[in-house]
Amino acid sequence: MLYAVHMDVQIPHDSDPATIDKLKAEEKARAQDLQREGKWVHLWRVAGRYANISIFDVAGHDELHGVLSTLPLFPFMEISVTPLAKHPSSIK
Ligand SMILES: O=C(O)CC1=CCC(=O)O1
Repeated sequence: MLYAVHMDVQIPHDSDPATIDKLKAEEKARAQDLQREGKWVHLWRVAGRYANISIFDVAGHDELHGVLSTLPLFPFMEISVTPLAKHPSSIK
């Protein structure tokens, strides 16, 4: 199943910079592993914001929740999920 996911990242200003840098590096590695596995099929920056819009291709809601809730930056994210269905006019 395909899902559009909007992630807004909000890191508290008083966070330890070294801890946040480590979490960002771990987030990047996890995101790239999921892209190589074909589960995170698009990852786009929202221009002008510390946010992304992504497309995930996973088995269903439970797998998506498992993936999102174990992202290293999950505690600092506001996430919204939109399940996607085929559009009747799409040629793909
Ligand atoms: O920077 C972001 O939008 C948060 C994030 C998701 C995957 C990644 O590497 O960073």
